[in-house]
Amino acid sequence: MSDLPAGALAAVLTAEPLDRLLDYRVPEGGVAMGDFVVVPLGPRRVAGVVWGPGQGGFDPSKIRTIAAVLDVPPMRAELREFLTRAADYTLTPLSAMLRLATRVPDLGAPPGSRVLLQRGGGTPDRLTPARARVLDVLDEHGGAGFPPGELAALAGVSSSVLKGLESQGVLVRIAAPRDMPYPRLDPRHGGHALSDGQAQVAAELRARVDALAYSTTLLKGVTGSGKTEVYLEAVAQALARGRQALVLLPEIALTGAFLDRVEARFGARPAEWHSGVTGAERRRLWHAVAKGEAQLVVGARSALFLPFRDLGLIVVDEEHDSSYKQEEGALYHARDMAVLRASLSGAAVVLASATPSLETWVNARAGKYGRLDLAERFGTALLPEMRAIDMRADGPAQGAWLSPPLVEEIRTRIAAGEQSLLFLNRRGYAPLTLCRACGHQLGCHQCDARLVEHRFLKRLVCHQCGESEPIPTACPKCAVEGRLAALGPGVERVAEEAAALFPDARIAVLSSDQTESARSLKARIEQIASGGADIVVGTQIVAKGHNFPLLTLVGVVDADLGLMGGDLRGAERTFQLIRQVAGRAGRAEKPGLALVQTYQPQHAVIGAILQGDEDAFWQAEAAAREDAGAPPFGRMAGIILTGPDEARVFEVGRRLAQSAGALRKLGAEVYGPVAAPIARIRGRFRARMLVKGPKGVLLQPALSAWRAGVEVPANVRVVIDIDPQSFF
Ligand SMILES: Nc1ncnc2c1ncn2[C@@H]1O[C@H](COP(=O)(O)OP(=O)(O)OP(=O)(O)O)[C@@H](O)[C@H]1O
Ligand SMILES: [Zn+2]
Repeated sequence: MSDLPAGALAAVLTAEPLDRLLDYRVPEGGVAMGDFVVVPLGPRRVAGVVWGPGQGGFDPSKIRTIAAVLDVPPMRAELREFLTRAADYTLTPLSAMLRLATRVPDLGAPPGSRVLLQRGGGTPDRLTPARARVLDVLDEHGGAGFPPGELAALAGVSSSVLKGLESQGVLVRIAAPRDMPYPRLDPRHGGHALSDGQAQVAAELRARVDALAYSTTLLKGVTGSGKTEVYLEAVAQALARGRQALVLLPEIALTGAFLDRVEARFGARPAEWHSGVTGAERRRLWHAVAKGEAQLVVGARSALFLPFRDLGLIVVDEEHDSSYKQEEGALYHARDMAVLRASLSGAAVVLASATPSLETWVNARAGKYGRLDLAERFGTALLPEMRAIDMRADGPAQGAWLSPPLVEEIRTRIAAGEQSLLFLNRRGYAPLTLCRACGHQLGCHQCDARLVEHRFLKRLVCHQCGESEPIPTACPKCAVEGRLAALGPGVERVAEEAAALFPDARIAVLSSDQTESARSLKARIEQIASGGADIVVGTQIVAKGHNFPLLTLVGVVDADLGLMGGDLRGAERTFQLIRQVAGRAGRAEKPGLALVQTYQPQHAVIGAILQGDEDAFWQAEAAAREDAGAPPFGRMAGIILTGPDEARVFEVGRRLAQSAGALRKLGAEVYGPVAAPIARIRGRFRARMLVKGPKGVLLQPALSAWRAGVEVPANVRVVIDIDPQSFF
């Protein structure tokens, strides 16, 4: 079917950073809306999508012709509408949205077979660093084959390294069919017998999927209540109706265990989409999703931009998780975009969490979202008992971080062969290195940030830019030797203290250091789950939905950490994090205990965490936000100005502040510019502004007119962050 006949003008959207559509002449055979095409652009040929009839207004003789129409399913109207609305909402150029929707290599290449390199039986005669990197890449992707170019790029080696390995049989060449079909998932395959409570909630969810219409439901269930078990029933219903389903997970390290569960439930593994998946796999998935052959996709937030043919259900698991907000490039929140996408494709959304975001809780209270509750843990497991340890009375000696009552409980667990988890949301060994001679604090050269000691790496690391340096023995300022002191605890230091207290215990540190691959992290988590450690020390990564059956004790090392500072979401985040991490304890037969170390046991948030009166906490938090006109009761946009020249950055900010009349007329308030809490990153100065508007007002058009109306020099960047989650 062609909407535009040969010779007509078509407006084509490309992923080039142009911020407008380009007109092209339609070739022989015509084109349809949404067709993927190749068009000439300057000296290059780029891919694009037919977005509408051409706008004209150019010299007709200069208009070039569409070079080719690709043999892939056209982008459906629903996805085009989604990209347009998402771009408008987040104030992101449409071209950047198209880039999110087409992150696949060889989009238009025909199926057929192609050459891949795979691990062969041979061993290399010499293991050079380059060769080792090639083997690492293969290992990390669990035996997947790679096109030679992609393998060379991922390992950072030349093609001659690959040839060398091939000649020794370490790599072998295979001809692999492109785009193998996915195995069928059978909605009637496995499935546990559900408890009465679970069965009731599952039936409700199935009914919502069956309505074949948009709805959003909060699935609120205490940790270990079987939320996953229950929403898989909703997935089964979508599959039974012949519709596709998407499950978003907040963390790649969680996908392995989840895929196993899907396989047990549906008899086959679903399609997997995240940054750890190879280009060839992404291409296979993209095409299968577009043709409707991939029934279920499990993935990271960017899976929302896949070309589903008939999307019937989106599950956002651990919907409160802050990683759903993309903080670079297109600044979108996957939870909100899931709701938008579902509303356009007539799909049901399930937002699953034990500790929902305040936004979702308020939407459920207002009746905008449905709400279903699972109030009990599955089977005989009980929720852990929670107690505070008052560090003013029962704290440890100077220089130690684990209080005597907590240490005693750990001792009991080790004797009983059970696991303990110590939670501290701080990576590395010590957050601050100070010279005792001159008082100098070691900081990053290019950021306004302290260097964090990482003792395993034997380096000082900047958590802003990732730069690191060896730990010096003398102070870089006063040159006095041997007086540098590590102050404060990170997970490595807590692990060191635990090792000194329990020299025979097996201790594991779990922290999201960028140096570790998702695959090796996943392997370590599995090892811990099967009993490979007595004490686990971890950052917030341990709070995310893991299942450690032997774990019966959780110690929160510093519950006060997130309550300092004026972060809008400090209370909410602390509540979610500590309740989640406590929820790792006692998930099997033995009861769990969570001990919360705090210097302010009377603090309202700590009280709410311990009592577990969640609705009371959300009521109070909602009331406080409402009083402050803060989201979700008011609208907010963060403006981040950055540049190498501090004066210019602030000058742009001041000009924006002066020309904010139209925004103010809408009832919005404009604050700043002020230096950002982290005033410099990678050598760029940072200033922030904040726009706060009343709830009913759509700020975006006014915001984009405002930004367009102020001239910005080339070395200053202005980023608008709608509904900001972070304020650094
Ligand atoms: N009906 C059931 N039959 C058998 N096992 C079940 C059932 N429901 C839950 N379980 C088991 O109980 C454990 C917890 O269930 P699940 O992971 O679904 O809970 P959850 O609410 O998603 O947990 P969390 O929020 O802590 O991630 C799992 O090991 C799961 O297999
Ligand atoms: Zn830095």
